[in-house]
Amino acid sequence: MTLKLGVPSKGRLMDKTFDWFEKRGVRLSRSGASREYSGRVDGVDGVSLVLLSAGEIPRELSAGRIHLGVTGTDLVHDRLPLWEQQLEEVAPLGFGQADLVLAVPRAWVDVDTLDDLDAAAAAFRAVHGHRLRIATKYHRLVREFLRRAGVADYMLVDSQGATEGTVKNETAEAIADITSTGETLRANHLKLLSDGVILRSQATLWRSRVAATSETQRQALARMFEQVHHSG
Ligand SMILES: Nc1ncnc2c1ncn2[C@@H]1O[C@H](COP(=O)(O)OP(=O)(O)OP(=O)(O)O)[C@@H](O)[C@H]1O
Ligand SMILES: O=P(O)(O)OC[C@H]1O[C@H](OP(=O)(O)OP(=O)(O)O)[C@H](O)[C@@H]1O
Repeated sequence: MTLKLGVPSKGRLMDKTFDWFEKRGVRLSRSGASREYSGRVDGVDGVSLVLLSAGEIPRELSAGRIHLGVTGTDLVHDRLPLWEQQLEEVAPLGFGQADLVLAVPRAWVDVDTLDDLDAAAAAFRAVHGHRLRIATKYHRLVREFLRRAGVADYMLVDSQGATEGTVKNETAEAIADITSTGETLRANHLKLLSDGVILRSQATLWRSRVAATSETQRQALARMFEQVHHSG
């Protein structure tokens, strides 16, 4: 059995991950057509490539179905409450930098901090009869952050994409999502709260602490670590 390396199957994260390994003498490639989710690994023996959704990589690592995986810190911290017990951080990869932030409509001139949001949330409930809605796909991290900040009068609305659009579409009053350049927030008339950074994330190489590892796989892992730590 080979050692399994899980890598995002599309987009910037896939391209940059391929580049990162290539610089270290490990060549990852898709086999077959661009829509086929299988691939190959050259430059280190005994390793196979598994192409997966970035959002599923934390679960695959924690279930031990892959030994190594590349995905953002944000997705690991959100999906795996006890991530430190299940995963080891091997190396931050220096790309995919983005901040998970809490943002509100720019028109809310009185709301710039979490305390302001807390006050606005209470007022909102009194006026509208329901709690202020925050759209996000990062449920665990947002709940935890707001609990620590003492904000309680809100409800989460699940949004798996185009989250910044939910305010304009009137399905939420605020959002918590990833921002990099800030372009998407600006284009959607949203502003970041001054103390609203929930997590700073970047693409990271993780090792599963729970995946069963045979002697052959252990040797492949040692070769892989040798390669990524000593070249590039
Ligand atoms: N604008 C951005 N700049 C840099 N990194 C980003 C940006 N947007 C998202 N990321 C990071 O990329 C990773 C994957 O993001 P996301 O969950 O949006 O994946 P996706 O492309 O929707 O893939 P999938 O739907 O297959 O899971 C996350 O760790 C996230 O922090
Ligand atoms: O601050 P910015 O540089 O504008 O980047 C932020 C945007 O990038 C990501 O979306 P992506 O393009 O990955 O699409 P998605 O909404 O489908 O996740 C993220 O969800 C934000 O919407």
